[in-house]
Amino acid sequence: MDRILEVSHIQKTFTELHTLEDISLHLNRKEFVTILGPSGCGKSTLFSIIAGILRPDGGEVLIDHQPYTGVTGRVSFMHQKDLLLPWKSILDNVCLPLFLKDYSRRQAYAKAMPYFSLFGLEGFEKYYPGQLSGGMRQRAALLRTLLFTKDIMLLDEPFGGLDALTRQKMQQWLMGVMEEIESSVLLITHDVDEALLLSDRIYVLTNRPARIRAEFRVDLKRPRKINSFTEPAYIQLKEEVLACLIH
Ligand SMILES: Nc1ncnc2c1ncn2[C@@H]1O[C@H](COP(=O)(O)OP(=O)(O)OP(=O)(O)O)[C@@H](O)[C@H]1O
Repeated sequence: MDRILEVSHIQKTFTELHTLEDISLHLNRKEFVTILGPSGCGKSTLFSIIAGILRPDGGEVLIDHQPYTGVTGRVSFMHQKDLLLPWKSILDNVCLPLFLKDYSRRQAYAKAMPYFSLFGLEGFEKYYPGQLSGGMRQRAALLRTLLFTKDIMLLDEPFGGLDALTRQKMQQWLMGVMEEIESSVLLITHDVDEALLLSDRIYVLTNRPARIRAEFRVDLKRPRKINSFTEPAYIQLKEEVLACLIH
C-alpha cells in the first residue's frame, strides 16, 4: 500500500502541558482513517501539526515520502465549526481557497460548480450561510475543504455540532461522496458508530499525554448502511473499540 501521509514519533508540550507523547501513524492513498480518543488528549493538536500550522517538539511529518514538518498548504483541514463567511454567498465561500490560489472568479466557479449537485447544494449557490440548514453549511464547508486540496483531507469532528438525525444523514451522504472523489481522509470523531461506518482503519489514542493505544482494521463490507449497526461483526468490533477507549 502506498503511504501518502506518515506521522513519525510526534511529541508536543505546551509550556507545562505534555500533550502528545509519541504519535506514529499513517494514511494510505484513498484510505479513510479515523482517530478516536478521550476529550482533550491532543487530537486537534495532532491535526494542526500535520497541517503544518504548529511545529512539534520532536518527530516528523512525511507526505508522499517527503519531509513536510511545519509546512502549510499541502493538506486541507476542516474544523467542527463551519467557519463560513456570513457576508459571502455559498459559491464565493466554497471558492475562497481557489481565490487564494489566484484563480479568476470565472475559473473558480467553473471548478466548483460541478460539485454542487454531489454536495446537495445545487440551486443554493447565491444563498448566504445564514439561509442554509446546519447540514448544508457543513456540506459547503466540506466542499470548500475539498477545493483547497482533495488528495489529503483532515476532518476534525465535521458533524460534531449537528443533531443526531442530520448527523446520520451526513454520514451516509459522506460515504457516497468518498466513492466519487478519491481522497485520502483522516477524521477525528468521538462517535464510535461514525468511525465504524466510514473507516478502513481506526486509531485509538490514550489520555493525555497521548500515545496510540490501538489500531483496528474495519473489514466490514461496503456499502455500509446505518442498519449495519445490528450485524454481529459490527457489534463485536464496536465492543472491542469501546473497551479500548474506556480502558
Ligand atoms: N496553543 C495552545 N496552547 C496551550 N495549550 C493548548 C494549545 N492548544 C491546545 N492546548 C491544550 O492541549 C490539550 C489538547 O488539546 P486538543 O484540542 O488538541 O485536544 P482534543 O483531543 O482535540 O480535544 P477535544 O476532543 O475536546 O476536541 C488541551 O488541554 C488544550 O487545552
